[in-house]
Formats: sequence, structure tokens, C-alpha cells
Amino acid sequence: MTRFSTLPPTSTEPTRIIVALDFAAAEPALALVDRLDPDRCRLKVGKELFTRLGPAFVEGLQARGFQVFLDLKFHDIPNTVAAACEAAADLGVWMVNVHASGGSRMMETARARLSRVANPPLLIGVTLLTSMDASDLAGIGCPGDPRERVMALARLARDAGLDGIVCSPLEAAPVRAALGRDFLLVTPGVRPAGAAAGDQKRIMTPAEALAAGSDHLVIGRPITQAPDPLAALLEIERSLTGA
Ligand SMILES: O=c1ccn([C@@H]2O[C@H](COP(=O)(O)O)[C@@H](O)[C@H]2O)c(=O)[nH]1
Repeated sequence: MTRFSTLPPTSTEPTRIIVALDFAAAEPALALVDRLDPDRCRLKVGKELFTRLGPAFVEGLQARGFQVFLDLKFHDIPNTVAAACEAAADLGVWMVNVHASGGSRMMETARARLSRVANPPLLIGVTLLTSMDASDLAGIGCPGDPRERVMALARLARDAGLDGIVCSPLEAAPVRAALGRDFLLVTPGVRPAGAAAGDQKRIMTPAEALAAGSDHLVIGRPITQAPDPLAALLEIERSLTGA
């Protein structure tokens, strides 16, 4: 069986890819994970897998050497979100997120709680879901340009002390220009040329996302639903390095 690590590295840099493990059960998720190299990619556990399998599954991934982005997008009153972030820290995850639209006080409270923890996870704020466009924004009573909304929420997250944001690659360049190199940009909404967009509305290819300034590319279905997920991942990696 080909494993990610058995192939020659195509870059001296670790890959920026975070594989979104959106599966309904442990078996198919682990069938993919067991072919991946923790030195070459990170993993994202979201609402589906976490709700089904809980912290033990995350611990199992970490025991295999993977850094885990716990993508539960906390959005609640400040005290509840801060406690949930502390629970994520206790689990030892690499990154955790909250909805920036939960507001400054919510984000500041989470930041403060994590600052009391040894080796806290990176804390990032979700700006505007990549599945939403201007008409979706208007539908929730917030007419306007998605890019402006992302920019406003990015500033709010930065001012609350967060380490970065989740946005679409379409906003990466302007956010990078406005907020600087040290603010992490984590971008889902990534589709190789010709891949189905599915429910994603604000998308770019992996190479475009990287060129626009994304630090980490979150990619799910183009890998997990591919006939050969490992081949799909390697092809995306090649498209990033030009190898
Ligand atoms: O704005 C957001 C925030 C999170 N996501 C998550 O990323 C992956 C993307 O999966 P694909 O299959 O590549 O579309 C998924 O787990 C989402 O929950 C996002 O897409 N957009």
C-alpha cells in the first residue's frame, strides 16, 4: 500500500494542507489516516466525527503523531465558549476555533482563558462561512460585500488577540495586506481545477490560495471522496510545489 511518507518529498517545507476528516465513522477515516504521514499534513476533526466519536478519536489521531485542528466553531456566551476552548486545550489539540461573530467579549474571554493554560492551542475566528455569498448574507439580514464582512470580523478577531481567522482564499490577499504576516489565515473553500464545488461558494484552487497568502489550506471532499484519496492529496501537493 502506498503511504504518503514513502513518496519523495516534493518540498523542503511541510505541506500547508489540513485534511478535513468529514466521515460518518472511524473505519473510513482511519483507512485514510493510516496512509498519511503526520510530518506532511495535519488533520481536521469537525462536528460530524466529533459528535459520533468524541475526544477519544482525537486522542487516537494525536497518538499517531498528527496535529489536530478541532473545528467545532464555538459560538455561545463568553463563559461557555471559554470553557469549551479550555476543554479543547486539555485535549491537546493544535488549533481550535470560535465564530468571530460571537463578538469581541466572547473572543477576549476565550483568549484570556487559554492564556492560563500551558501549551494552548492556536485560537482562530471563523469570519464568514465559505458556503455563503452576498445573497446568503442578505438572507440573514446583513446585506453587503462578503469581503468587507470578512475584513471587519478579521479586525475584530485580531483586536481580541486571536491568532488568526478562517476565511475563504478569495479574502486572503486583502486580509494579509491589512493585518500583516503574523496573522494566520486558514482557508477552506479550496477546490482543485475542475473539482465539484458542492456547497462551497467562495473558492479558489490550492495554488491560487497559497499565492493569495493562505497559511493553511483545509481540504475535505476533493480528497476524502476521491476514488484514490492518497493520489488526490499527492496531486494537490504537486500543484502547490510545481513538482
Ligand atoms: O467557512 C468554513 C469553515 C469551515 N469549513 C470546513 O472545512 C471543510 C471543507 O470541506 P470540503 O469538503 O473541502 O468542502 C469542512 O469540514 C467544513 O466544515 C468550511 O468549509 N468553510
